[in-house]
Amino acid sequence: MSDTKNVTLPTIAMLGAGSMGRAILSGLTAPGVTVSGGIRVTNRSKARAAELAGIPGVTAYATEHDGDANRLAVDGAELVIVAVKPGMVPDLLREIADSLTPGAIVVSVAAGVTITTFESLLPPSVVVVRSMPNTPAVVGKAVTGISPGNRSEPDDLALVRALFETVGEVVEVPESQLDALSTISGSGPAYVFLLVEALTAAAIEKGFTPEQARTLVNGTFLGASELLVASGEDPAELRRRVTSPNGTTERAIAVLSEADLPSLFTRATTAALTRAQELAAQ
Ligand SMILES: NC(=O)C1=CN([C@@H]2O[C@H](COP(=O)(O)OP(=O)(O)OC[C@H]3O[C@@H](n4cnc5c(N)ncnc54)[C@H](O)[C@@H]3O)[C@@H](O)[C@H]2O)C=CC1
Ligand SMILES: O=C(O)[C@@H]1CCC=N1
Repeated sequence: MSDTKNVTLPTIAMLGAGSMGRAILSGLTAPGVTVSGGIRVTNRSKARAAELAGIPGVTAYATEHDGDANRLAVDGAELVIVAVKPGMVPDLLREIADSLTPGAIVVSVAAGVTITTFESLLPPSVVVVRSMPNTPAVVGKAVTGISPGNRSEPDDLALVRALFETVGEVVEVPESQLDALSTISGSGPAYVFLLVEALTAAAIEKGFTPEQARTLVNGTFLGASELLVASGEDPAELRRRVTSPNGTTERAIAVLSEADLPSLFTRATTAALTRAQELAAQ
């Protein structure tokens, strides 16, 4: 959890403050986390920059207001987090390349964009690390994959691990596995929310008010997740304990099994992987 950490990080520049950038920012501004040289954040709009500038320890710049915003933010920063859309990454890297501090670590969160692309557009004096976080970072429950670049040393990777541990758990994988990891944990919260939406709709169809449906469904997802993690048991065994022989759950599971969920998730994650490969080729 973010609020149990006592960690000190060097000066950080966060380029892009959308869903993911702000989720990471919530960990960096949590109690127990000290960012010694402060956090510089850039995004496109002035309105959001004004909002971000209200967070203690954050200096915010809007690119629509100041064409030098990204260059100013990275100047002197030791950790530079690239959190813009994948298609914007090459132009952004060309823009900041000459302003980066030698020895800085550039941390990508962009889906699909390879370490080779980063390293080819940046000076050899900077280090690249690729990552794939997820939005539960907002509540300190992210799972983040990190992969070393060709020039990163163990200390660099340890610093990036500490950065992402401010928002949850970290798993190190070779870059060859990072797109696959993204199809599971990067996109995964969306799969869970889709299931929540569907079960909520079913609850409302059964006559519950939207508020009752939210309590029933959100509570069930939270309770089941906590039971899964706290017990350490196999989910199939936990499912079996809900499914009384010849009972009600058995009928529901029989219907859900008609959809062949394992094959559906294999197809879904393969589609996400194909998209990551398309983004890498752009
Ligand atoms: N949303 C998610 O769950 C996850 C997203 N990612 C990655 O994070 C990155 C950002 O995604 P989201 O936050 O979802 O997108 P988003 O569209 O919410 O945010 C993009 C941000 O970039 C800013 N921006 C655009 N051009 C800029 C520029 N030239 N300089 C500085 N800032 C600029 C925008 O103002 C906005 O704040 C993507 O590369 C995505 O692949 C990775 C893991 C999970
Ligand atoms: O959908 C996307 O492309 C990003 C990467 C993983 C989650 N969101």
